Amino acid sequence: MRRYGKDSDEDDIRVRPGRRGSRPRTRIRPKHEDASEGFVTTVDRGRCTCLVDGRVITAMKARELGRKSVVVGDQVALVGDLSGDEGSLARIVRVEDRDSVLRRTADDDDPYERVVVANADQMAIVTALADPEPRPRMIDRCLVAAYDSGLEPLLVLTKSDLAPADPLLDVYAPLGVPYVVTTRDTLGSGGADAVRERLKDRMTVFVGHSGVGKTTLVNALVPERQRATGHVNAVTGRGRHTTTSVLALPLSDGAGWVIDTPGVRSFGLHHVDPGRVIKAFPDLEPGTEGCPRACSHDEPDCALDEWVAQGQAEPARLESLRRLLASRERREGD
Ligand SMILES: Nc1nc2c(ncn2[C@@H]2O[C@H](COP(=O)(O)OP(=O)(O)OP(=O)(O)O)[C@@H](O)[C@H]2O)c(=O)[nH]1
Ligand SMILES: [Zn+2]
Repeated sequence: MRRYGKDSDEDDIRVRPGRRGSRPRTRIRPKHEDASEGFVTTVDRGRCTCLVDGRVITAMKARELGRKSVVVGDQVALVGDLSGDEGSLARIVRVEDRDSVLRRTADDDDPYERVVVANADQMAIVTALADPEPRPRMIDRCLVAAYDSGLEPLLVLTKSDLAPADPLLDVYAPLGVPYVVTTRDTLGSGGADAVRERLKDRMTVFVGHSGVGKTTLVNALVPERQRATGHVNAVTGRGRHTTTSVLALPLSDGAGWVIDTPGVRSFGLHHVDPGRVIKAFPDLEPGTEGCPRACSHDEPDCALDEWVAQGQAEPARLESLRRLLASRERREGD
C-alpha cells in the first residue's frame, strides 16, 4: 500500500501481476466511515458552506472527487476540521446521489450546461402581475425546466395590488399549476403564509427575473436573511460580497428550504427530451404510443391529435403541451 501525499484519500493498491502479466491497478475507494453528513448551502469560488449538525462550516472538494461538481442542495460527506471555527476548512469526500438536478444555460462563452441546484423538489416561478409585465414565454421555459428536472412548479404571482391575476391564471389553468398570489404590503402581516404553506417540508428553488419582487418575497419568508448584508450571517455563513450566488436559506420553522437564485436568468433547455416533459401530462402520455419514433409531438403524424379527437384528453392540454415544447427554442430576450 502506498500513499500519495498526506492530502490524498486514495489508497492505491497494486495487485500482484497474474499469469498474463500486469493487471490494472485496483483503486480502492476509501469508505470514509468516519465522515459526517452535511448539506451545501452556498458555493463560492470553490469554497462550500455546509451545515453539519447545525454548525456552519467551510469546506472544499477533496481531490478524489475530480471534476465532480458540488452544488447548492447537495448532501455531502465531510472529513477534517468540522469545528466551524474561524479559518477552519473541512474536505468534502463524497457527494451523495442526487434526487434532482436543475441546470441553467451556460454563459455565452461557456459550452457546458451547469447544474445550479441539486435535490430541489419544487420550483417557485415568481412573476409580477405588472411592473414588469408578466412574460408568459419565460414562465413556459421555467415550466419546461421544472418538468424536465422532475420538480413540481408553483406560480407565485406578485404585485397583485397593481393588476388582477385572472388573465394570467386563465393561460395556465389547463396545466393545473398550483399558484399563490401575493402583494408586498401584506407579506409581513400574514400574506406570506399561503406561500409558506406551499414550502413546508420541501426544497423550493425560487426563480424570476429582475424586478418581480423576489427579494421582497424571500426576505419576508426568511427574515434572518436581511442580516446577511453587512456582516457574515450566522445562519448562512455568507457575507455581503457573495450576494450574487445561489443560496439555500432555511425557513424559520425549520420546515423546508428556500433556494434563491440571483443572477440565474434562464435555463438550458436544448437537452430537454419531450418524452420527459410529457411525463407531467399523464392524460396525454398514453396517447403517444401511436406516435412515430422520436416524435416531436408537434408534427403531422403525431398521434396526439387523434387522441384528443377521440376525446381522451382536452384540446387545451395538448395546446399547452405544444406551447411548452415550442418554448425550448431559444429566442432573443430569453
Ligand atoms: N406595487 C408593488 N411593488 C412591489 C411588490 N413587491 C415588490 N415590489 C417592489 O418592486 C421592486 C422590485 O422588488 P425586488 O424585491 O427588489 O425585486 P427582485 O425580483 O428581487 O428584483 P432584483 O432585486 O432586481 O433581482 C421594489 O421596488 C419593490 O418594493 C408588490 O407586491 N407590489
Ligand atoms: Zn407525437
